[in-house]
Amino acid sequence: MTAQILDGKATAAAIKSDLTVRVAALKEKGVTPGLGTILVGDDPGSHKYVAGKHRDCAEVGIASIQRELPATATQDEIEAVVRELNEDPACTGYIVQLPLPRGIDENRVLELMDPDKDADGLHPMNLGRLVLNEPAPLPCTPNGVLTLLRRHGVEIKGAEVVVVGRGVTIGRPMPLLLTRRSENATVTQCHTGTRDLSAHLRRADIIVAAAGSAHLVRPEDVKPGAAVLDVGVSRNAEGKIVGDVHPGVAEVAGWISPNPGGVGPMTRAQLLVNVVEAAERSVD
Ligand SMILES: Nc1nc(=O)c2c([nH]1)NC[C@@H]1CN(c3ccc(C(=O)N[C@@H](CCC(=O)O)C(=O)O)cc3)C=[N+]21
Repeated sequence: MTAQILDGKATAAAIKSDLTVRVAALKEKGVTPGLGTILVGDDPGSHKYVAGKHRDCAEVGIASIQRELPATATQDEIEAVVRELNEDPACTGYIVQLPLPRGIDENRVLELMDPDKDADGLHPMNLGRLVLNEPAPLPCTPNGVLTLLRRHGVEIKGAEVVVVGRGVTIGRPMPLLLTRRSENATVTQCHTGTRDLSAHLRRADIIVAAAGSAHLVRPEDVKPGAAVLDVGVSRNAEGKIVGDVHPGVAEVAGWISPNPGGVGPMTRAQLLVNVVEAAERSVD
């Protein structure tokens, strides 16, 4: 059996064309959604990701508010820009590109953000709302995983899901989305403290590998026909992106998301969805 591809690029493109229509409808009502980004320092990867996000915005008609600060920026200078975007009516939602330079108190910066402008869906208030089943912008990568599964008809209701990893951006919020009544999945959260990871993986209908550990999930760990989402990234000796899932898994799984080309583009698409939904809430 060769797995069906959970194609993040094509799915993200479909989401962006739907957003283009919604943005045009908002502009008819005099509202132009705007994505703000606060980028501190000169890390080439961060500059590349932020540039990609603003290219995505241009594609669908979302305005860009780009704020860049030098690596020498102080805590106060960064927090001043956060306050400015909180107040800026042209900014519908924004992100502070992580990581921030060493010595900056990241949590203090993030907690200063207006939760209603939190395009990442990772503000403590919004993660709290998720726990309380209250409406809130959803964390982009976990929501991207869900959207990818739904768009390809993978059964989530009642599914045995194993999430590998417990990071703030993916591993920890992923079970919160999957166990909502609208999804009704049963989730096991595995991590570096898990005793027999393979035993958990082998009984999973869906595996979300978000540990950042190269080829952690091997063919022998996967139940034939399972859906496997390769989310975690690490770099090999040559600096090339390597996923958490061994390529041989594609011979056993029923569905697999490529990495790159799977959940990554979905993360970027869900960011745009959060910005457009925030703008739509402002006109309702
Ligand atoms: N506040 C904040 N929010 C973020 O969402 C955030 C962040 N900071 N800091 C950095 C990470 C990284 N990140 C990626 C998103 C998409 C791809 C992506 O689309 N990757 C492509 C490959 C891109 C390539 O080839 O390098 C893919 O998976 O197909 C990668 C990385 C979001 N981040």
